[in-house]
Amino acid sequence: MIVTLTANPSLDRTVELTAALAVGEVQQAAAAREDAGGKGINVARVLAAAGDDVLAVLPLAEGDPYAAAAEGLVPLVAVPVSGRVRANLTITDPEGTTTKLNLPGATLSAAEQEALIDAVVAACAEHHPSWLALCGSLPQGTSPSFYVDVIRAVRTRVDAPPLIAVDTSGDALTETVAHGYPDLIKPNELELAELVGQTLPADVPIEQAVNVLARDLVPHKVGAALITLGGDGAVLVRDDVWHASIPPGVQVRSTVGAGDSSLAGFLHAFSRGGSEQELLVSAVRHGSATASLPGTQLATPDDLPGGTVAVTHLSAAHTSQKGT
Ligand SMILES: Nc1ncnc2c1ncn2[C@@H]1O[C@H](COP(=O)(O)OP(=O)(O)OP(=O)(O)O)[C@@H](O)[C@H]1O
Ligand SMILES: O=P(O)(O)OC[C@@]1(O)O[C@H](CO)[C@@H](O)[C@@H]1O
Repeated sequence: MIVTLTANPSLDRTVELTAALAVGEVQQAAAAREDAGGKGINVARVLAAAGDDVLAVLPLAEGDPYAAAAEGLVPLVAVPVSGRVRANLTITDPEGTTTKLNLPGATLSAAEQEALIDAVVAACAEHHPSWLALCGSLPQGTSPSFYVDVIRAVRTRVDAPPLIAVDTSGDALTETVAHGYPDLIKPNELELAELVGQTLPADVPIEQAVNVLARDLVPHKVGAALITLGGDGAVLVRDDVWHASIPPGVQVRSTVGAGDSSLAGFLHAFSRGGSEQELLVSAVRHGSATASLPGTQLATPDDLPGGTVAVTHLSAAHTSQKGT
């Protein structure tokens, strides 16, 4: 079992254009779709499609249209709140360019935040998941240390607490890494650079650049880092550091949910006892599969690309730069 928390879910509206977005112009759209989104829901959906047991916790007001969109997707624990789920807008074009407009989302009161934490603790105490994934931005009204509060509550109130993965950004990621010691983080290269407060070295390949930036994080502040690099694949920094390229022939349609699918791919392979290389390859194959699908349509096993994923060993993570 894997439990996810989506603190700030979103009804994802996607508009598909037949030409590149022309800012300030009127354009005809080819198609539109609506998906019940939010990072933790997406992670749970990919895992469920891959055959894993999942439970997705989220705040949800009575009568919110999101409930109908999410019905039957994955088992949910909906914590009653007063604010409505936001709608995020995605615009895609035939070149595979994805433009995304994300709203701040509902405001959660202190009591609603407590109820959300209690629901996560209860889900972990009842189902003994191997992983808890805390996913996405935080709703308005929460402190940037909200995920730290969730982690502390789970680690102190649950017997044999799960491993904890965190996929967020900005201050929420900074706080979580400073005070929460997550077992796994999943930043992209820009989120990683912001987290460590450095720019990416420009004179080396991107996988080497993120390897350099991640060295001070693993294992001192986080157990492992899965750093996704869009079309450049992903890097896993754990006992060793590995880079995996994307498989050949992937036609990008919408990258929304690609990073969530990467995290799900990692967790799926982990729950089957995969090696570090297998965790990373599974992450990249699931991410690339979702990138090839429209809107927030998420990878199922049938969508996984068939081509070989090239994996390169970059270094041993724990030797880091000590003494240099
Ligand atoms: N252009 C692309 N071509 C092929 N695969 C891609 C492309 N972009 C993303 N992917 C796949 O999706 C994974 C995650 O992508 P990315 O690094 O963009 O995640 P992200 O920034 O967390 O995105 P999001 O939060 O929108 O899901 C990549 O590691 C890769 O497997
Ligand atoms: O504002 P957040 O929580 O960072 O991101 C929200 C979101 O962009 O994440 C998912 C894709 O990863 C989408 O379903 C959703 O719209």
